[in-house]
Amino acid sequence: MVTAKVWVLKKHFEGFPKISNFDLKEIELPNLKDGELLLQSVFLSVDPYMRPYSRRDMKEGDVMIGTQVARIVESKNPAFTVGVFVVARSGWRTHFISDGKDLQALPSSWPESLPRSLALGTIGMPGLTAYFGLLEVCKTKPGETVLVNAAAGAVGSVVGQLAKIWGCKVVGCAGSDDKVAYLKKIGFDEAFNYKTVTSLDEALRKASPDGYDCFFDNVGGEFASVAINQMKKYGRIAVCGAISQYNDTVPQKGPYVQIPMIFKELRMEGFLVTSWNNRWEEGLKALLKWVMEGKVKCHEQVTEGFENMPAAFIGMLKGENLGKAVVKV
Ligand SMILES: NC(=O)C1=CN([C@@H]2O[C@H](COP(=O)(O)OP(=O)(O)OC[C@H]3O[C@@H](n4cnc5c(N)ncnc54)[C@H](OP(=O)(O)O)[C@@H]3O)[C@@H](O)[C@H]2O)C=CC1
Ligand SMILES: CCCCCCC/C=C/C=O
Repeated sequence: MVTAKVWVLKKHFEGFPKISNFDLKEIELPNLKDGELLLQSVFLSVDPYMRPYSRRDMKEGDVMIGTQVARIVESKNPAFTVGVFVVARSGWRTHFISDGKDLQALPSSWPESLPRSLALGTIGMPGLTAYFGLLEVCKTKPGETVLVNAAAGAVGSVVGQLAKIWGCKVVGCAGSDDKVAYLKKIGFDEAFNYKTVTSLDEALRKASPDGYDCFFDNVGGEFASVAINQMKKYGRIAVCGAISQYNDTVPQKGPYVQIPMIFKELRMEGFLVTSWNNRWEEGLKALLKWVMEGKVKCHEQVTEGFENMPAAFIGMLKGENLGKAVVKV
C-alpha cells in the first residue's frame, strides 16, 4: 500500500492566492489492477493558468490541477516499463495510479544529460505556447520587430529566442534588473525593467522607435493598453495570457483597444496552446533540437520539496521566478 501526499484547494482564491487556500492531505492508494501503473512525481509544474482555471474548473476540496514529470514505479500494463519517465496531468500529487492513456512519453531522442524537468518548460507546454503563438498567431517574418512581456519567464524567454532564430529584432520587458540582464545574455536586442521605467510608453518607443510588428502579450491590462499604441500598421497581437488580471477581484477598466485597432488595421488573436494538440510532437522535436544545439537557453527556478508547492506557485505569480518555475519532489 502506498500513501500519496496531495495538495487540495481548500478555499477558492479571492484576490492573490494565500498559503491558507491550500490543504496538504494523505491518500492511501489501492493495489494495482491489471492494466494499471503506479507513478511517482519527480518534478511538478506551477503555472499561471492554475489561477484562472481553478475558478473555472475546480471546486473546493479538489486536488490542485497540474502537470508533472513522473517515474513509473510499478506496472501491471505491458505497454509501460518500470523506470520510464513520462509527463502526466495528474495534479499536485506525489504518487498516482494511471491506466496509461493520459501519459505522454518524453521524446525518444531525449538525451540522458538533459534535465527531465525541461519537459514542463522549454521542451513542454510553455515552449509549445511560444512556438505556436509566434508561428501561427503572430506569423512573424524575418526582419520584423517582436515585443514580449513577462519575457524572462517560461513562455516569454522562449518567445524571444525563437524570434531571434527566425530573424527578428526582439524587445523584452521583465520585472527586475536581474531578469533584464538575463534577457540580454540570451540574445534579446533590447530589454527593460517595466517596474522602474518612468514611462512605459517612452521605454517602448526608445527600444523600437519604428514601433512593433508583433506583440506577444503574456500580461494584458495596462501594459497591453500602452503597447497597442506602438504597433505598426497591420501589426499582429498574440493574446497569450493576462497575468496582470488573474488576481483582480474587480475587473480592470479600459483604455479600450478599438481605436488603434481600426486605424492601424491590427489583428489581435487570443489562443490556447491546446489548439495545436495534434502538432505537439512537431513542436517538441523542434524545441529539443534547438536546446541541444545551444540556440535556445533554458533557466529553471527549482523549489525543493513537495510541501513547498503553494509557496512556489505564489512566488511565481509574484514574479520570483527566472525562467520556468518547477518543484522538485
Ligand atoms: N494561451 C496559452 O495557451 C498559454 C498561456 N500562458 C500564459 O502566458 C503567460 C506566461 O506564463 P508562464 O511563462 O508560464 O509564466 P512565467 O514563467 O512568465 O511567470 C509569470 C511571470 O509573470 C509576471 N507577472 C506577474 N504578475 C504580473 C503583473 N501584474 N504584470 C506584469 N507581469 C507580471 C512575473 O514576471 P515579472 O517579474 O516580469 O513581472 C512572473 O514571473 C501567463 O499569462 C500565462 O497564463 C501560458 C501557457 C499557455
Ligand atoms: C498541459 C496542460 C495544458 C494546459 C493548457 C494551459 C493553457 C493556458 C492558458 C493560460 O495560461
